Amino acid sequence: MAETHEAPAAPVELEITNVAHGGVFVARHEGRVVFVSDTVPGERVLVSITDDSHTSFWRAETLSVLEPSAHRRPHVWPAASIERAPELRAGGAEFGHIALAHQRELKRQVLADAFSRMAGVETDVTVEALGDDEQREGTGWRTRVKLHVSDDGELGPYAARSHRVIPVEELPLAGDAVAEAAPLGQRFAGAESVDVVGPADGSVHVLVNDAARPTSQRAQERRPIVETVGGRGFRLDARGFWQVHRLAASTLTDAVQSAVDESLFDAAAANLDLYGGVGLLAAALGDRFGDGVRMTSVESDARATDDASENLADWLGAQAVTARVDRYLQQLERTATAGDRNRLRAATVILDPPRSGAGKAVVASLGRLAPAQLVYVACDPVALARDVALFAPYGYTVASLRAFDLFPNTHHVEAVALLTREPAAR
Ligand SMILES: C[S@@+](CC[C@H](N)C(=O)[O-])C[C@H]1O[C@@H](n2cnc3c(N)ncnc32)[C@H](O)[C@@H]1O
Repeated sequence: MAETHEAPAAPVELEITNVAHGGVFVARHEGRVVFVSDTVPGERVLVSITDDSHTSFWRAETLSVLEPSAHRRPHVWPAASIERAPELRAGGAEFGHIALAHQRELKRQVLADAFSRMAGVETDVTVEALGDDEQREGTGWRTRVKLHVSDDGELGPYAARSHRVIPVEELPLAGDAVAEAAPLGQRFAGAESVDVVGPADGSVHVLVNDAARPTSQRAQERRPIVETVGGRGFRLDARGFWQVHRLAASTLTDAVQSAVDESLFDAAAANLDLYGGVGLLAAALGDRFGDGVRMTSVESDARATDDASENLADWLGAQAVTARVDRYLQQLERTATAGDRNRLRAATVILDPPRSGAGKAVVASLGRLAPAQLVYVACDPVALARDVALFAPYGYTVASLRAFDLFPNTHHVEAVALLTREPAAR
């Protein structure tokens, strides 16, 4: 282990060897791991150590590039560029200085490495680009942007890994309507944040979140909007969850529909859409297998469940339940009759948890209920790999895995995995 000593105050030269999870890159200084932002593997950079509070690693910011990678390009967002002092760089586009194809390669490496290290699964997955993102250099895809307000009322994104507001002149990752409506340059004294939402129905909503009003009160205000996927409308609240990339909802709908193993699908089983939001992925199942499909969408946000009930009204066998997934499954385990248990064993379960993943308790409940197949939609590859490892003792293995570049110019990547039970465990 590296000796514990304080970081040098002067800039240090480092060789970047690898990409790490979380949008940073790996170097070593006198044997200690240093996580460095705004660089590319293969580069030699001059950095400033910004955090030496951990014994096993430090954090650093790139000050200048001494030997650039062939994959480096001018940042798509000047406000986030290395030309600016590190504390003035806008956050939210931490891969924007890297050629898009190489961003996808780095995301593939993070995913493959997490699967190998955490789940013992080797994968040849590739990260698929969406629509015309390549031609647009990964800009213009955000249908939603949250901007923050500083103490003196200035509006902007946070700087990377900080709550410092950075006023900016443009939002290149935002779609045209969102970028035009964003009230950049205006002051919002007394506000906490501003959401700019541009749904597929063509409307644009600028929602000012008052710092004095608690989030719970804001949650009472409804601002209904409509998103459309393949001609089907989904009602939701403007502040509620919806996939961010303009093509994400249709991409995930297709991916879930094609991931499901038809030979394991039973329309009459107790199929589940866990972390269901307003019912997008339950609808994907309904559209593929018909309106007789029985399924329950489980979601903790009551407003979203109300909308899901409405959005899933076409499917006679569909219902939406407001509950925390861990509690819902524990309750199922306690109360299920023998017939319910058989219908759960025959079920197809979609899971689309938040970034932290499903976690131990949810995986354990599902493992004991033993559904026929699980389609796991993940926005964090490391949480997915951890959960794949947790499913293994219950006999589940990865039958297919795809990954999508749903967040170009950021480090985020979305994955869709099909988990099925080994024949011996069925
Ligand atoms: C990644 S989103 C997926 C939503 C939906 N599947 C979609 O694609 O639109 C995760 C959803 O899980 C909900 N959620 C977060 N934690 C939850 C929990 N413990 N139990 C139930 N729902 C939860 C959030 O409110 C959010 O709607």
